[in-house]
Amino acid sequence: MAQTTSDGPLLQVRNVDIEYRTRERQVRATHDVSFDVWPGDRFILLGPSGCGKSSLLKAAGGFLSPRGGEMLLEGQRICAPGPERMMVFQEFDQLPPWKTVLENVMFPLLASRKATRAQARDTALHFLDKVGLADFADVMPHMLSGGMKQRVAIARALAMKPRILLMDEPFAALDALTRRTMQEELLALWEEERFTLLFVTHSIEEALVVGSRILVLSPHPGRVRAELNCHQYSLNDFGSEAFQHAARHIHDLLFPTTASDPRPEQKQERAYVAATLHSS
Ligand SMILES: Nc1ncnc2c1ncn2[C@@H]1O[C@H](COP(=O)(O)OP(=O)(O)OP(=O)(O)O)[C@@H](O)[C@H]1O
Repeated sequence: MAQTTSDGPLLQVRNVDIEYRTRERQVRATHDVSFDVWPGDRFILLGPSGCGKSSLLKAAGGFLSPRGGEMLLEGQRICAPGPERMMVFQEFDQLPPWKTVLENVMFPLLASRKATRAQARDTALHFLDKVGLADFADVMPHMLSGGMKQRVAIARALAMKPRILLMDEPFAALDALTRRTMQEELLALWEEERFTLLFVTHSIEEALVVGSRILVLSPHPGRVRAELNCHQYSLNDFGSEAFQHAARHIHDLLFPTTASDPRPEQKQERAYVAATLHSS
């Protein structure tokens, strides 16, 4: 998998403000967000709906420009999308339906001229094998389940050997069992390939299992509440005392309860976070 050339952070996010402006209104999605992603990190952006997680990911992908602050990949300012930053989305329709599974995985390799047709085919088959879909290479996407489509999207992204893999709630639309399996598979792939991952979720449990580090964001507009290490937890730790304790700690970070916190809007905020956070 891709190696970095420097000893510093791979991705540096510095004081990032993201705003959306329409004719009618201006929405501030994030405020003064800073964090570093190091090579091999499984870095999680965690927070309630609307706190700007997807916006941060899109900015890292180069799909939107921060209003303030900057994002640097290996010291270079991110200002456009690039093949070294591959994205996997939540939606199952991210695969062009007129291409076979194999053609879907080959496509970015060919479009970016990273590989000849023969090389692209070999690489695509290699990564389809890694995600357990070697037998489905010639199948059209509409014949796959949601989980299988997400596996193809992951294979397609990893085949590009990106500097960083950007995942926006990739398992949120899957049923609970498939979601668990996909988390397991992603971790197994990471063990083999050691890619760098920036992963968005609003599930505390998913953050603890998938991540090695978690950035906890406040509700809208997203600000950094905390950054935590969580590399010690795996899928086997679900239900353990330490896991529950960590989950509770994050929960409390997301909506702190203090005696001097009686304002109605803060109560509303807590109810909102509670409603959105565990809806996965
Ligand atoms: N294209 C857009 N135009 C205007 N406002 C937007 C746009 N995209 C996002 N927003 C607003 O920016 C804020 C952050 O949105 P974003 O999708 O980044 O949050 P999120 O934390 O990823 O939410 P979710 O978990 O629901 O996907 C929200 O208030 C949202 O309404």
